[in-house]
Amino acid sequence: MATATATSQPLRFPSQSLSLSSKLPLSSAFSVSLHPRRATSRSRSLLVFISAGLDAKPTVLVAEKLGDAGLSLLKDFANVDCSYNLTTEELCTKISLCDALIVRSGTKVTREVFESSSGRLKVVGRAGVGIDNVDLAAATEHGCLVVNAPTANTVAAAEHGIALLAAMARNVAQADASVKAGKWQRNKYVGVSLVGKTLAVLGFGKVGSEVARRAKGLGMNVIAHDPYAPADRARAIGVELVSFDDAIASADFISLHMPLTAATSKMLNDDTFAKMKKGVRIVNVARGGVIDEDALVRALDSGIVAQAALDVFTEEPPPKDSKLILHELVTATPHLGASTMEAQEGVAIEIAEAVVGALKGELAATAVNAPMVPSEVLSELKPFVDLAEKLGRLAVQLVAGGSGVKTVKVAYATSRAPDDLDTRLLRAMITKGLIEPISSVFVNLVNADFTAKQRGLRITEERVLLDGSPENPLEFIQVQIANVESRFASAISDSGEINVEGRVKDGIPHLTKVGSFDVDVSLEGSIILCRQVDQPGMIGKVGSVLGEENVNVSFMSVGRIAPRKQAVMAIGVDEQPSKESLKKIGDIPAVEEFVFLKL
Ligand SMILES: NC(=O)c1ccc[n+]([C@@H]2O[C@H](COP(=O)([O-])OP(=O)(O)OC[C@H]3O[C@@H](n4cnc5c(N)ncnc54)[C@H](O)[C@@H]3O)[C@@H](O)[C@H]2O)c1
Ligand SMILES: O=C(O)[C@H](O)COP(=O)(O)O
Repeated sequence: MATATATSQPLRFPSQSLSLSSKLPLSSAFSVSLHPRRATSRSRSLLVFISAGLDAKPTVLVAEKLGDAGLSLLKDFANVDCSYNLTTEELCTKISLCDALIVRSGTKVTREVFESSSGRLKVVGRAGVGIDNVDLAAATEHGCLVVNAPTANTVAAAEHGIALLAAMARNVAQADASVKAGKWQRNKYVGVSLVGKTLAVLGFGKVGSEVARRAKGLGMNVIAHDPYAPADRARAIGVELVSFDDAIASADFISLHMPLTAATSKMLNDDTFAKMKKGVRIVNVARGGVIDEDALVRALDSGIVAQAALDVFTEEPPPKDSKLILHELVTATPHLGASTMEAQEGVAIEIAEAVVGALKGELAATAVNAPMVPSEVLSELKPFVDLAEKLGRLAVQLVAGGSGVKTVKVAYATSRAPDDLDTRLLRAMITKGLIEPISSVFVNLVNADFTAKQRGLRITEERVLLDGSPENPLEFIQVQIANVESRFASAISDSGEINVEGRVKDGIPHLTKVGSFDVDVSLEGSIILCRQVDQPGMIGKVGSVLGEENVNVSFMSVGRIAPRKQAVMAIGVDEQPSKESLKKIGDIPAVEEFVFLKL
């Protein structure tokens, strides 16, 4: 069961003045719904997942050149500011006015950028694959979704890899420079053939497998190393997956196609060059950082590596006096792998769609720092997601001032198999409901677990398995806050926790239990909870106080232990009653305690 935990400061709550408190042990009762549910169905957008809700047209900063088709998609939805070649300082200044930022590999999106956005930045779109230029941890901490465009430049990168492979083998770049310098050096630029040679593809993902496919067409013997690639995918294109050591020891050519991560950083170094076949040729269209560039210069000088063709560098652009770039055995291009007209149009559309979708609150299929939730699961869970947030909001508002919330228990009652219910979204929304009413922090699917942990909030989840038809993903959700006092004593269940439960009825979330009392009130507008001695006329008395102030009552429900004993009345209201009206409700002699809760 997933748990968000931490041990630091508990959440603290401001004291509330508008509740009468008493401590009566109350048991569970039956409920009486007095009004049918209003027919209005709030079509809440999925914005809660990602964004804070955008009232005005969002602003998207495009910090590197993007294809026209993508730009026009963005312009249909947002104000678009295309500002290229910004300094870090300029980016940090502009970002506080932007809801989304789109970059390629040339812009470093650092922690400072997220901090400077003061919470406004909701989405970073990386128009390409590699996200090593985006500080993902900082993005997540700031609740900022990062999306990329992982597919549109695959073929372009693979074609560039093959172009470099062939150009290197036949000294195309060096010979071209020589001819242009007025020379005719036919003996100097004798090359090597590709046919029959062994190519080791390191990183057998999208680009790596396209390179392998093309190299097979050139008559090469292709092997690959990728600890995570399925062998059958390799076999399907006639490639054998081998260990890293076997790959580098037997290759005449090595082509690099893995992401830059802590594990792949400087994968090719003095030790690994020493294990390679003498005279090996290396192509890198992945990331410069996967090679120790100083070690590569040494390997070129010693003859272990005969040639290298490089599109990517640790520092881009590389220093003008870089020994590697100036080496006569090196062919270099300025990170051109994705730079074809076709790929750039494709990437621009892919990233624009992802960013617009994310700004609309949809969960992007290419999200890098948020769980992927398939759209069918999402639409099925949507009303429960709404319910989850509202239960969190209600539960936290029931906590008495000065209490510290540390432990929240969530139970999901379902007749579905345990692996058929994805609770990450629900947990995130409960966390949002628990934290947002009492802090200035904005919580979403991206930062929910992080924020809970940072605030010392431990959320444990359990599934209650029910018999019956698994037509609905959930029957009810229960949220309990342990070890706290409540401003509404009746919200404490027999087991001592603040307890609220809810269900979805006809697509609308309902509160169905408070403490040990059954109630039934649709979770729209706000709620007044009242404990009273059950007696005739109570509904009329409370209703007329609210009516005098023109506060519309949407729903009323009474849960009671037994006739004429304690009862809890839940009243849904469209407007917030004044303090005076709430005081008048509290002054009704039969009312023992009440609380006003905002949804
Ligand atoms: N030069 C360019 O313009 C350009 C263009 C596109 C992609 N790229 C870069 O190419 C690389 C691959 O892109 P992709 O779209 O194929 O990504 P991908 O995610 O589809 O493939 C990467 C593969 O690397 C594998 N891998 C991870 N760790 C590894 C390790 N230690 N050893 C071997 N394999 C490992 C993964 O399992 C995965 O299969 C990325 O670094 C990307 O940034 C560069
Ligand atoms: O990771 C990528 O997609 C490539 O390196 C392309 O980056 P670019 O969009 O900056 O050319």
